Amino acid sequence: MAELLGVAVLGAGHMGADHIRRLDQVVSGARVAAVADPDPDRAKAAAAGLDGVTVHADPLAALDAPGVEAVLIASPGPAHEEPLLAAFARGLPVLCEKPMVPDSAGALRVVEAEAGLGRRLAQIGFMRRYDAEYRRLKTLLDGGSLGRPLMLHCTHRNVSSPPGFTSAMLIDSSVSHEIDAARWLLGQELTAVTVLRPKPSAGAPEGLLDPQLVLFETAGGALVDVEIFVNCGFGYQVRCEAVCERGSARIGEDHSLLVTTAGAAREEVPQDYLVRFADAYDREVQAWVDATREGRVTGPSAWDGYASSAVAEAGVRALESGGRTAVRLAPRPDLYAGDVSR
Ligand SMILES: NC(=O)c1ccc[n+]([C@@H]2O[C@H](COP(=O)([O-])OP(=O)(O)OC[C@H]3O[C@@H](n4cnc5c(N)ncnc54)[C@H](O)[C@@H]3O)[C@@H](O)[C@H]2O)c1
Ligand SMILES: O[C@H]1[C@H](O)[C@@H](O)[C@H](O)[C@@H](O)[C@H]1O
Repeated sequence: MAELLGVAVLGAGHMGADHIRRLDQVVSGARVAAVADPDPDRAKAAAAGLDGVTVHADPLAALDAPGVEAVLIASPGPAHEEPLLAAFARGLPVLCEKPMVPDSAGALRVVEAEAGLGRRLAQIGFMRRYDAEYRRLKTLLDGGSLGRPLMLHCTHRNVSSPPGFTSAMLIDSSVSHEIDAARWLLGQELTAVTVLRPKPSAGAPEGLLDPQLVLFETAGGALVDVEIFVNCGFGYQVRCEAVCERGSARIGEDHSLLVTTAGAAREEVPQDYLVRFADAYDREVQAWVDATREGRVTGPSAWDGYASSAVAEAGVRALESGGRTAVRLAPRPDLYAGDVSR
């Protein structure tokens, strides 16, 4: 391995460009070796000023570019399966943005391909596991002092949704984070989903079912409710309260400066995830680079990516049918034994 891990970044949009900046300026031990985006202007703009980087329209060509030892996938979710399988075929470690593959059949193909190798190569970009507040909540729940968790109440609000965002994406893109966080915090699979929705907000694009209230049941008998509202207009808010047998714990409300003056208090609300989760992304990518340089793979696995997609898919069916929908998971390969209780 070279002194600095050579990374190919696929997709140079919002997340890809931010990860390129992070690899170049924030994390240690890595460099951007190749950038691929079918939009040549985006690829060139994201690679501008970087030394020794090649620019590609074809993402697979970037995997074979000089100096590439690992891959960071930040293209849209439906485009993830092909480069994941191609990276596995080349033995390249991958950090893949969520959702790993939005349709569960494709996600299962990724799991089976990795299981067939007999070793992990993929880390999935569920960055909340690297957020300081989520980690404190996880440590508290695992410690058991509050007793068994009974419910998680979650709020997930975006200022606005990007063009092309669909009603299904509220669940399979946005709520995928809560699905993973709930599985991780509780150490249980999610077994059924029900989705309720009020009359859509006047602030939502025509036809978008926004907001939604998504209710999950878990294998251990807990409940998880998620308010997802992607055109709230006022801020990026991600909150989670765990209600346990002997107490409750809440995160997501203490991020900025509270200014009190002239008889009123004012607190800034972050406007997007790149601000709210900046530290989490930095820790996520640093952990990936460190582990990769040591020949290890840590963090959310392809199984976590598959489980999230399967649960989200049941959620989309529940949204469409208005009924309670059971989650069906394929048998978990031995490679991922213990994944949900980590
Ligand atoms: N972890 C998070 O909090 C977080 C936040 C935002 C987005 N994401 C995820 O990151 C990914 C990208 O989202 P985004 O907001 O940056 O989208 P975006 O639309 O801003 O950028 C996507 C880029 O990928 C390019 N692209 C399209 N097809 C491609 C392909 N086959 N190969 C390579 N590039 C391709 C597009 O031209 C575009 O430049 C998605 O999976 C999304 O869910 C994660
Ligand atoms: O792709 C983004 C991203 O995952 C954000 O973290 C989430 O808040 C948004 O709702 C979603 O659209």
